[in-house]
Parts: sequence; structure tokens; C-alpha cells
Amino acid sequence: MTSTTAPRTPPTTSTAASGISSGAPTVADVGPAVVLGANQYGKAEVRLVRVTRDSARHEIEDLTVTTQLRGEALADSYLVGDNAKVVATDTQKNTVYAFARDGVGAPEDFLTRLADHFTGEFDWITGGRFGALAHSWGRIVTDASGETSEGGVGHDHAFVRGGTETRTALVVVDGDRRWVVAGLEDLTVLKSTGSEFHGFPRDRYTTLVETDDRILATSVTARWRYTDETVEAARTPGAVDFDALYERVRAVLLATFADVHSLALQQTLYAMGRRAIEEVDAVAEVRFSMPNKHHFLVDLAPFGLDNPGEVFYAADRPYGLIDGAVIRAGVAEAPAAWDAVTPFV
Ligand SMILES: O=c1[nH]c(=O)c2[nH]c(=O)[nH]c2[nH]1
Repeated sequence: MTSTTAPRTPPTTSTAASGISSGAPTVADVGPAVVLGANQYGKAEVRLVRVTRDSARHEIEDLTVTTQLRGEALADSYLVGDNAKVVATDTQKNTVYAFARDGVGAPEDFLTRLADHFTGEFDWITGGRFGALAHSWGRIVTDASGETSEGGVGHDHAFVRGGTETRTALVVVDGDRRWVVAGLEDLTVLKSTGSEFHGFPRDRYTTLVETDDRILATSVTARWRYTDETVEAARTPGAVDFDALYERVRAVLLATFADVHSLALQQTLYAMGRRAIEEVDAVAEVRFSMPNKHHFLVDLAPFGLDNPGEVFYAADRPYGLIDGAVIRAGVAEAPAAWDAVTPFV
């Protein structure tokens, strides 16, 4: 695009963050001044499966890991193709696998190890975005009792992939500041009663019938940010039990969805976040995105049948989409953490 109003200036190459000119001529001799904006780079979606086989009863950990590095010194790779500071994305991938040799554990801890490594090993790497999806596997139960030779329940080394639900983890580093954001995606839940929706405004385009008994179904995407105290404590390996925190928050979200008599999905969302913050001290803030998976009662009258709330059409799309954040009063905001939740650019 060309501008008819902007003055023609000599080419400028610099970083937006520093305003420091690289000094290297890289672009045509004429044209608008251009600066490099925010940037990060790394290896996306490294598929990592680790089998722990120190007994006959194996354990399986399955992660999709993304590492992205940041630092002002990386600007020259964008500006002039100088790779002197570019820790190759291939190296980043190898590091993920190499670190898994020592064990994975809670994804937040694994990502913390990676973050510490990249920012410690390479002094020009001053931050980054380190994310993981944790895919769940359960043991296959092969007989009625489920007992195995090892005495546990389920098969020693045969697994079935869990539901579509995925645990998410993210560690964001910016110099001395650090945030840990946990979460889950695709946690699909449904209530067959205990949900109403009425009292909404009506105009000439409104056809929705008010209801005091409907199906409420959603697929929860939730992200929760841990408090600064929790993040600081987690710099000591093993000091924070992120697995236990995850299970507690997940349990609270599910119980609240089940227990709250819903007047709108918006109300349910807020109640879920509120209870998570009230019951788990380590949680500073929860953000949700919840599709309202509509279930419409089918009109069976043309077939001479009634339908007392039993036969529904589960609509695929469009769907309502209800988003919201619930924040512990008094905690500092963390835009840099949330910016990183949605992969940027
Ligand atoms: O829980 C709901 N919230 C809405 O905002 C809405 N809008 C709508 O058509 N159905 C619903 N349900």
C-alpha cells in the first residue's frame, strides 16, 4: 500500500521496542519508514509422549509443547537475516525431548524448566511463551474386576485416550516477571434440567420462546492465572503441586456447573469463576469462553406425538458464545500473560 499523504523518507530499519536503528540497509532506497513490531519465534506443537517404564506398570504422559523465544537481540534475524542469536527452532524441539528424558511431571513445571533453560543458557533470550496441551490417557480395563497382576486397576500398559478434554498450561516470561496460566479446553458438560432463560427483551425479530426448563450444555474453555506468590514459589522445583491445583479447579468448575440453578449461561459462568477463586487461594483470575450448545425441543405434533421435554435437536451451529473473566479483587492485572494465551499475530 502507498500513502499519498505521508512524506517520502529514507528507509529506516529499527525495532519498535527499542527504537535502535540496526544501521544495515535492507530495503529499497525509497518508501515509508518501517519498524519491526513485537515478535517471537519457536517450535510449535512438539508432540511428546513419554513412557515411564521403571516397573511393569507403565505410566504415559502425552503433551503438545510450543516454545517461543523473545529478546531484542533477535531483531537482526528479522531485519537483516543475521542468525547469530537465533536458537534454531529445531534446537528448541530437541531440547523439549531431551528435557523429557528426565521426566515431565506437571506441565507447568516442565514449561518452567524449559523457560529457565532458554533464558539462562542464552543471555539475549529475555522472555518467551511456553505452552503445553496435556492429553489424557486412561488404562484399559480388560476384565470385570479390572484388577491386574500389579494390583492396580486397569491394564499395566494398554491405554485408551481420554475424552476430548485437554489440559492447557502456559508460562510467560518477561525479564524478571513471570506468569503461569493453567486451563482446560473442550470440557463438554450438559444439564438436562435446572436451567431457565427468560426476561430478555423482545423486538420484532425475537422468536425465542421463554423457558423455565431447558437443556444447558456447553464445552468449557477456561484459563486461570495463578497468583504472583504461587508463581514465585514455583521457581523452587516441586514446591507447588500444579497437578493437585488443576484437579481442584476442575472439580470446582464441574460441581458449580452442576449445582447452580441457571438463569443464563452468563450467570453460570460467573458462579464457576467465583467459586474457583473462593475455594482455591492460588487462583488470581479465571477467564472463560463457553459456547451455548443449543438443544431445541423437536415438534412431534405432526406425527401425532407429544414431546414433554424428551426429544431434542442438538444444533451444531450457530451457537451462543458467552465469554467472561472473573478476577480476585485487588490482584494486579496481567495483560502480558493474557496476550500470550491467544497465540499472537
Ligand atoms: O443462557 C443464555 N444466554 C443468552 O444470552 C442467550 N441468548 C439466547 O438466545 N439464548 C440464551 N441463553
